[in-house]
Amino acid sequence: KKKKKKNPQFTFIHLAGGPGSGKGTQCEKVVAKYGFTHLSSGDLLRAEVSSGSERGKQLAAIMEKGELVPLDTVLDMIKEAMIAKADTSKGFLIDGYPREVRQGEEFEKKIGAPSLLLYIDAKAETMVKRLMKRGETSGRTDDNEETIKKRLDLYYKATEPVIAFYEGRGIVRKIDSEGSVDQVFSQVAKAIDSLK
Ligand SMILES: Nc1nc2c(ncn2[C@@H]2O[C@H](COP(=O)(O)OP(=O)(O)OP(=O)(O)O)[C@@H](O)[C@H]2O)c(=O)[nH]1
Ligand SMILES: Nc1ccn([C@@H]2O[C@H](COP(=O)(O)OP(=O)(O)O)[C@@H](O)[C@H]2O)c(=O)n1
Ligand SMILES: [Mg+2]
Repeated sequence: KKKKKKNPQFTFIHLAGGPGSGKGTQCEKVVAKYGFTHLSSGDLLRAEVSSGSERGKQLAAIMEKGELVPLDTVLDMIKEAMIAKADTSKGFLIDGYPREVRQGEEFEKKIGAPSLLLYIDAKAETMVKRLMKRGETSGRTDDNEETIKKRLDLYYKATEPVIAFYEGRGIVRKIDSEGSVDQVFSQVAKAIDSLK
């Protein structure tokens, strides 16, 4: 029996890359040029924390330690945010998810298959430098030296395998994120244009 494709009317683009690699920065530019809807799993979680809910309090503790929030929680939030935008959106930029291979598998089962994974690649040293700088003004409780180190470790352990998983499908485009924001964006735009 042929399996029906889930949500074929939407384009799904994942952005994976280490903490501070510049995913959020690139997403803003993609939204401006292509009109896709940006869903940052980190931003959704931070919004829940700000709401002061009981669930938010549990999330805050996990995020402050640089650990991963349970899969179902994050996926539910992404799904809710998508449903809210489904009438007006053609495509979604999913920033910071999947964080581990199992999250990718669940996304496909419950939402749909991505057409592209943008692998935003920067050196560890670059990411740490950017995050320490961002920490001066971001107010993010996880932009501190100790948590940054944990986030990086977890990225290499859990998230890099996600990239290998999608490489097998031929949908990964590696973006060199060492340059200026505009240099990075020209690579991102090329990858998105190649979809059409
Ligand atoms: N030089 C340079 N700096 C950048 C670039 N992209 C982002 N930055 C800076 O690096 C910091 C982190 O960028 P974000 O876009 O917040 O990174 P992110 O990947 O979303 O990080 P997380 O939210 O921690 O996952 C910001 O302070 C940016 O100003 C880039 O292409 N070049
Ligand atoms: N899919 C996700 C996204 C974020 N998070 C949590 O939220 C924190 C901040 O996520 P983020 O995407 O804004 O930032 P980075 O960790 O990529 O720098 C992470 O360190 C995790 O604790 C998660 O558990 N699962
Ligand atoms: Mg971000």
